Amino acid sequence: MMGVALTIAGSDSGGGAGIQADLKTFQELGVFGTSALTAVTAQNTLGVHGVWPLGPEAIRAQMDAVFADFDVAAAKTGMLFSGEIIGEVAAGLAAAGNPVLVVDPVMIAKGGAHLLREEAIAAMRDKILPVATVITPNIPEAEVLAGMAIRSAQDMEEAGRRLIAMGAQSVVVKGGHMEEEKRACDLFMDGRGERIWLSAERIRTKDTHGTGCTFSAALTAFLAAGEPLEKAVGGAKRFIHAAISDGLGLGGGHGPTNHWAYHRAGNALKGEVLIDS
Ligand SMILES: Nc1ncnc2c1ncn2[C@@H]1O[C@H](COP(=O)(O)OP(=O)(O)OP(=O)(O)O)[C@@H](O)[C@H]1O
Ligand SMILES: Cc1ncc(CO)c(N)n1
Repeated sequence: MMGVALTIAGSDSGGGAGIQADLKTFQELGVFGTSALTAVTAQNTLGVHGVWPLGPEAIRAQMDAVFADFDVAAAKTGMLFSGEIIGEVAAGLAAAGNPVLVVDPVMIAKGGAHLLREEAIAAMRDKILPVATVITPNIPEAEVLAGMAIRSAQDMEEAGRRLIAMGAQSVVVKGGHMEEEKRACDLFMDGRGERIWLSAERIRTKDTHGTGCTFSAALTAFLAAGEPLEKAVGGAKRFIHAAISDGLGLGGGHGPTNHWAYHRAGNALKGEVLIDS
């Protein structure tokens, strides 16, 4: 049967991040995409112009409607904005029996806009992290959640260990923000001691809007299609690497990535993306 994936995230009017990136990625990877919108943003490649969160009731009703009618094989969370929304999303997930869950702990957009309120960080730690099958923080997010500075591969490992100790089943610490490194390296870790480094050439481009959303959506899609987690993280890295490599040149700021590129790149990706355990 067709795999069904659910994204619980914000809308990006610019189409490169948020719900839009998630649904495009689900579609590309052959799973059926459903959504529960948490907030509307007025946004383009230059920045976030406004944020309007939805009421918790509206968010919960979307989740309940999807879970009542579809067999959701994997879900993901993106922009959750407030502690109140996080509480409702956690309750909606629990009511659905806590499905396989990818948590992208979105905090700050590329231009600096806050997509998660300060007051919501504790709720993210206490209510969402413990139900995550895998959490995918970037470096600044991992620093906030793990409560430490990250400047090296060893720091990434220590942050990963702390997030697992806090209740996440597994973690991908994404190294996109380690800009002085020649390669873009992400670390996957789980509670049983598995470690996989995902590494690819760092592309010189400003078109990196929505890379985190797209990576976590690809991971969710591979899981919804039935891939084991260790393979799904490699697939997600190949998907995002293709999407960044084959830029679209849209917009005047940080442009979106190319969600079609993965299928065009085909086998070439096997050599470009190194997966080391
Ligand atoms: N310039 C780049 N070249 C190659 N890969 C990159 C580059 N920038 C980011 N990546 C990869 O993209 C994925 C997303 O990582 P990143 O750390 O950028 O996420 P993010 O900060 O959450 O993204 P965003 O907030 O824009 O959605 C990771 O696999 C990372 O290694
Ligand atoms: C709606 C939304 N979610 C997530 C991000 C993070 O990239 C963004 N810029 N906008």
